[in-house]
Amino acid sequence: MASGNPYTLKWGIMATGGIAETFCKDLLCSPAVRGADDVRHEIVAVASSSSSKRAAEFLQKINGAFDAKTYGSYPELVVDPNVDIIYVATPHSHHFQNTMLALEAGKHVLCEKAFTVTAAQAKKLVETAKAKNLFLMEAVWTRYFPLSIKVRELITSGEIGTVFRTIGDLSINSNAEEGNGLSFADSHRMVNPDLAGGATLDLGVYPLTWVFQTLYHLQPEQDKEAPTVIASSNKYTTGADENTAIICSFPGHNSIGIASTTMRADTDPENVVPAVRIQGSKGEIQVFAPAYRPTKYRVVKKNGEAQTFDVPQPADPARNNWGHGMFWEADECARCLRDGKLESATLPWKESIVIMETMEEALRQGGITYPELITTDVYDPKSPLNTGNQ
Ligand SMILES: NC(=O)C1=CN([C@@H]2O[C@H](COP(=O)(O)OP(=O)(O)OC[C@H]3O[C@@H](n4cnc5c(N)ncnc54)[C@H](OP(=O)(O)O)[C@@H]3O)[C@@H](O)[C@H]2O)C=CC1
Ligand SMILES: O=C1OC[C@@H](O)[C@H](O)[C@H]1O
Repeated sequence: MASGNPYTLKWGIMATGGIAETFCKDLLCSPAVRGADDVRHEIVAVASSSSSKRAAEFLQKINGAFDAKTYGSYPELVVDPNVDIIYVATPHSHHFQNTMLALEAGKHVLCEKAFTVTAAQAKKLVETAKAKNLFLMEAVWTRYFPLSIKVRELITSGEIGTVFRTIGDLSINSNAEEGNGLSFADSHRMVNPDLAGGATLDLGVYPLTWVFQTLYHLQPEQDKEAPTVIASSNKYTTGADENTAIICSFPGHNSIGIASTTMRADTDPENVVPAVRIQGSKGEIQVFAPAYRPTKYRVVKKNGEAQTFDVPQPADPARNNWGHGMFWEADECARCLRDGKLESATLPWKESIVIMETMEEALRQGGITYPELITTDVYDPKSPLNTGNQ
């Protein structure tokens, strides 16, 4: 029970793009709106690799934290003594170097998904955090939703019996209006190999999250097994994957996970077909699209009896009824740090690494490759990924 003196976490925001804006708007929501009276968040610094002016403009965009420090570079941010934790909100290509920059400066880190570009990079981040006694978490925000917690509890309780198969999809129809291309410019992070673009790392991590949190995460520690992987991809003209299907087999548990993602179609344009089906011996749990931010699930018993549950994200009336759902992962960071934990039990380091190994194997089988600059696991504070020249 909170002592009435909430634990305060001071955030430094690295990058000022789309997700940084969404995350900060969530941080500015009152924790009371979501029943969190034991933690609170402050945005104390923001850095843009472009300029401190852009960082200042970002504060106007989020309409808050106006007394936060604003920096024109990431290296300045990570040495700010008032910052407890860095939120890394750059493209996947930058996550390894940017997270290392923060860890080496002694800062805790919440790094956006996908964690890294390679499993070796993820392992290096974990080794560094462990050696420096620092908190590190991959920002797979969906895991921290009350909906996801409830689904995991239902499985653990035996509500649908033994789970033998999870099928998940996150697909977003991004076809261009004209021609055969996608709607993204070739330089855009979604399709640019220099920014680790492609469906798997950006979108595929979500169906894989549902495969792992239902077929891997809930197993007793000593029984957890990395899956065998079969995958196939279609390449976009840039060389990034536009369409990927991954089969994860867990032979020790007689279960299979199927994760799919494409930029050529929607999971379901009508949103009536579940994005995720978790199928057990006594029935199934259906989670509705989008797989990254579901607000509805359905429990269907073997005899056909079914119940649907809506779990909307709490909105803060004082913040124009904003409430996206990234506050749950931020609260987890605060509670872990308050309680002296270096990793989250909801997404342990080992699991982030196994998921990266799975995605890396899928990309290998799909013939997808990325440049050395963004796949190296050698930290370089002078990398253009850290100095802002890439
Ligand atoms: N959890 C979720 O729901 C979502 C997560 N994401 C994840 O967040 C990360 C960022 O995505 P998003 O915010 O949409 O991306 P944006 O392109 O909107 O922002 C990325 C920011 O990174 C910085 N950056 C530094 N170097 C580069 C570079 N060479 N090219 C492009 N940007 C650069 C820029 O900020 P600056 O100039 O200020 O340094 C830029 O604004 C990705 O890893 C993505 O997977 C994205 C969307 C949703
Ligand atoms: O994490 C994400 O969720 C929503 C998608 O639109 C976005 O590209 C992806 O990064």
